[in-house]
Amino acid sequence: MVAMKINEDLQKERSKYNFDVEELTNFLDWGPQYTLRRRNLEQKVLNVKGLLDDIPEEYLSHKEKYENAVRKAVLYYRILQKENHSNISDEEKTRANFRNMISSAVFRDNSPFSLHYSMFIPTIKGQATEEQKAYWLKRANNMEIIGTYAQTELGHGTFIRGLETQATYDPETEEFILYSPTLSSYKWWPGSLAHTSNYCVVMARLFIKGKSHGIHPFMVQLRDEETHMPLPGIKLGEIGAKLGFNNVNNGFLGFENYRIPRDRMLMKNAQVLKDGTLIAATNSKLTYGTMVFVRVLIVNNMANLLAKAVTIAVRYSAVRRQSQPKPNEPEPQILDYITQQHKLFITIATSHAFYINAMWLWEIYFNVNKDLGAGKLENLPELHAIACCLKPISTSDTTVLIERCRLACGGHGYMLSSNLPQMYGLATAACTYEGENTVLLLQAARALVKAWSVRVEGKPLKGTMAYLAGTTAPKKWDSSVDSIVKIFQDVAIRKVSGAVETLKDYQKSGLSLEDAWNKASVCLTAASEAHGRAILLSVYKSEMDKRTASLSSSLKKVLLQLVELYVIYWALEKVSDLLLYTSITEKDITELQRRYIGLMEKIRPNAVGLVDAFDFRDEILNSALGAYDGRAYERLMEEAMKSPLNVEPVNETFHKYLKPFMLGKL
Ligand SMILES: CCCCCCCC(=O)SCCNC(=O)CCNC(=O)[C@H](O)C(C)(C)COP(=O)(O)OP(=O)(O)OC[C@H]1O[C@@H](n2cnc3c(N)ncnc32)[C@H](O)[C@@H]1OP(=O)(O)O
Ligand SMILES: Cc1cc2nc3c(=O)[nH]c(=O)nc-3n(C[C@H](O)[C@H](O)[C@H](O)COP(=O)(O)OP(=O)(O)OC[C@H]3O[C@@H](n4cnc5c(N)ncnc54)[C@H](O)[C@@H]3O)c2cc1C
Repeated sequence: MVAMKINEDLQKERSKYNFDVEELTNFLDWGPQYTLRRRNLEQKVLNVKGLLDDIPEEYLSHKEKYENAVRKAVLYYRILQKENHSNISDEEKTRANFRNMISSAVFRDNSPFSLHYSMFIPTIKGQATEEQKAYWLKRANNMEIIGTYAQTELGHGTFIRGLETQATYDPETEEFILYSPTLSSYKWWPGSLAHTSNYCVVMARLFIKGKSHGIHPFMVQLRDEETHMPLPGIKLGEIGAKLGFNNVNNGFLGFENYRIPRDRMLMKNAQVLKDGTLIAATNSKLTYGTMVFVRVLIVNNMANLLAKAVTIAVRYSAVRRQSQPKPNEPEPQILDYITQQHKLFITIATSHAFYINAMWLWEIYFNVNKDLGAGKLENLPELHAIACCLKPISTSDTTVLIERCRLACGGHGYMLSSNLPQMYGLATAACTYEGENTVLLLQAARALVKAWSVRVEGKPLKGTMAYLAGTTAPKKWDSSVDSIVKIFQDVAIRKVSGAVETLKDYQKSGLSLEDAWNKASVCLTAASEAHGRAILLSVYKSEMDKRTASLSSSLKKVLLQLVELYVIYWALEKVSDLLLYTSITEKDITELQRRYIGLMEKIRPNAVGLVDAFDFRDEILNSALGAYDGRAYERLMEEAMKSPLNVEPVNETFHKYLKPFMLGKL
């Protein structure tokens, strides 16, 4: 362990802040009680021996990586499991865990149990009857069983209605027969499936008396509880090495007429009676509930990933010195280059914007879920539409910004010991899983097109769509933050109206709705993105106005600078839209650019403070470049010395290949 001597540049940075870092940490945690709770948990978990790696994961073989990850996961989840038994509500528990990133200390990649918590347990909660819950939830919470969520197949991920796995009801034996009719029907991708889980929720097509009744969830035992051998009729394996997620044990699964009892169908929403009578769900999309839950959580996960990446990049940029713009002066900290600030400060602001939006979205999710419990479905489509915008935007922005943080660290950002490449792997995976981003934007577009027809009928629009009732006339440019936020709504109105017009034009030219939809789909996804950006900006601004009211004036000032930076950054990014739909002039744009630079200058003295306030322990950052003490070079060297190639001064390949080759004998 490197001695705790703080790099001088970082020390200087920490004497410059003009706000209280702890106050910001409490704000981000949603209250000091959650900061305390999170820190206590971190302390408890990270003190457990054997949880952190001596040899970096990257030097292990594929098989060793998995085995090491399971060893650590067992230690880690045993402690978390105790925490989950604590006496707080599910809502409180989720909020308390929003900034819990301890698993990043344990796994640079991800955990082989992640699906158990993120999808298996939530599916039981959302899809099982009370009786089923009493049995399965207890077993899952105690981790007497380990489960996953198997939906995607080799042939279909996006198109759930196209899934081929069959669950045929046999009234004679009161069982379902699971069957994989084709290679493409094999489940493919579920995390933990290959060697970790012994149970699994399988999404399969229900057949009763030869008739298909759509996709339903089934609780399926995969492996013997004693020996862990796959049960007869179950074909299981791992899908192989990936860009990231290599600890996650993603697997494949096929069924050869595998029988399960009737009560293994999760029957909260639809039921199959003993005689084979089907009582259908009030809405077939209730089966998709777990996906909505995870999409909501992803926005928060992206805020956390960004916070981690930018902590590393800002601290490193404060200690790294490069070039000599002024002769006879020392090389500046790279953080003083405006281009570097342009890469990093927007990342800090984006993380804040995503935290705020994630909390707001969580409230909506929680309320809609309560409504669903009372049989009220009317707000579900809006929740689905919001999640279908915010999940894609947050994951794609995070992917871009993490890559930017990595590039901001120059060559050292390319090192796995920086942890930035692995974080990129995690972010880009989220662009695909839980609904591929383009596909989700197209789902949101369906809701927007519908909302537009409500407007055309002169009926009122509700909630996040209410602004779509506004005028389509070109807008007068006004550069106040509130006006720019409003202008993003105006841009969205124009993009939605334009996409609807395009769709109609194609239909009028004789195309079917489906063909017209396909032709208009680039405009449609752009409309959804504009709608999502309008939500992100307006929620960030309005929630910050509300939530900063009780903060000290110094912190409030810093946070509102970040809001302004975020708003102006996006105005400049989308300047072509502003030129199309508002009266903005070249002079206005130049003024915006100057204001943006001015804001970065104001934020610069607080940059290190802003990332310190994310309050990540070094173990959680898990990066040679980003530690609190700023001793990046010492840590890089320390990490390099862990390379297995550094164990011996001469590698055997010299004698085997190099020497004979150089002597001309090979
Ligand atoms: C650490 C974390 C690790 C996480 C690991 C990741 C785990 C996973 O990836 S699990 C697998 C996730 N898979 C997916 O997300 C698949 C994505 N695909 C889908 O969600 C759907 O099939 C989808 C929405 C694209 C299309 O579904 P489909 O049944 O064809 O619906 P479609 O015909 O387009 O729409 C029907 C209606 O249902 C509505 N609808 C669709 N989904 C939902 C939903 N979830 N809730 C409410 N309404 C919905 C639509 O809005 C539409 O309404 P309307 O007709 O009024 O416009
Ligand atoms: C790391 C990772 C973990 C995963 N974990 C799980 C898991 O635990 N459980 C599970 O069940 N699944 C899991 N998945 C699978 C994941 O949910 C699917 O990969 C995802 O839903 C996308 O589906 P797909 O792979 O079929 O892509 P496809 O749908 O084949 O997409 C390929 C391309 O086609 C386009 N496309 C598809 N349909 C349309 C359309 N209608 N209109 C326009 N364009 C379209 C897409 O935009 C994309 O560009 C995981 C995936 C990854 C990468």
